[in-house]
Amino acid sequence: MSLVVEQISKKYQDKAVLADVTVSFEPQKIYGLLGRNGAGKSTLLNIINNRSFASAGQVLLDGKPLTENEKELNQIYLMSEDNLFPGSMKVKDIFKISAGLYGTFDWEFSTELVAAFELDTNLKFRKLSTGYRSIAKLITALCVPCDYIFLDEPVLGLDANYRDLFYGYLVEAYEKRPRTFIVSTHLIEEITNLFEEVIIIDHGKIVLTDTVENILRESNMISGPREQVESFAEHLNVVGKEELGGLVNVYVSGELHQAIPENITVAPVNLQTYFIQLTKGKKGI
Ligand SMILES: Nc1ncnc2c1ncn2[C@@H]1O[C@H](COP(=O)(O)OP(=O)(O)OP(=O)(O)O)[C@@H](O)[C@H]1O
Repeated sequence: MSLVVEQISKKYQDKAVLADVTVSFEPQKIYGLLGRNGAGKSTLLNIINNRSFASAGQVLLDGKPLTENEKELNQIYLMSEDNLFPGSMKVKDIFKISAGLYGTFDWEFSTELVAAFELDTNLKFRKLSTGYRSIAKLITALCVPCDYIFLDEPVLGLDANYRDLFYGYLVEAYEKRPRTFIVSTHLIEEITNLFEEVIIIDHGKIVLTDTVENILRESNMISGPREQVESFAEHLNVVGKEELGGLVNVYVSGELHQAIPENITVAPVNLQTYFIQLTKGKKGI
């Protein structure tokens, strides 16, 4: 089973928010979908999940357009900021309705999660705090039987303890029944270890898809006096640059191949730093 997003574009009036986005999601992998505010992440996730229409392009599950087949649509689930159920509905009823809609529900796991997060399932959804709304939605997402689970800013409003707890349960859910998770988040540093692959979207375009392992192995910060650093980086793929007086930091990706001169330092960079450098430009579509 594979989920392929093929040349998706989206315009609101004359404003292009997604341009020719092509990306595929393989079975049983955890993906990170990263992008700055307004980059187009939620728009893309809403289109994939048939909650919004693309201006062009299509989404295929096993080669078949998703929009034409309800059975296929049932294989994918989106947890997003939008609340699909009325606020007057009790959390336990949201679980029951989800179970009915998707065929089954992992009741054993949901009971464990409800206890761990101390969620009162007798409360109406609208009576929950921001963090507990996310928790109720997360539990639903981790317990439906779908093979592709999209989590759009899943830890919105969660305190540090509950975020940590959620990351652990996400791994547990994956290990219990491997499936594809696509997590859109701004909290890059604390979740990097969970991602196998990362997709970076910037101003409506995919600017990078790669494994976290490759990104971390091939990203470096080269620091030192401007002239030496610039000459060293001349034939490298420069992703970003910072200047501090006469000193510069140049962020590069790719193998270095050459000996490192004495007055230059080379240090690895983490995913968040790499992301910041890659997306700090202001160019639109
Ligand atoms: N219904 C709409 N009408 C007009 N413009 C919209 C609409 N929905 C989204 N947009 C615009 O599309 C762009 C992408 O928005 P989107 O919500 O997909 O970004 P995002 O990457 O999820 O951002 P964030 O991280 O801030 O949630 C933004 O410029 C937004 O203003």
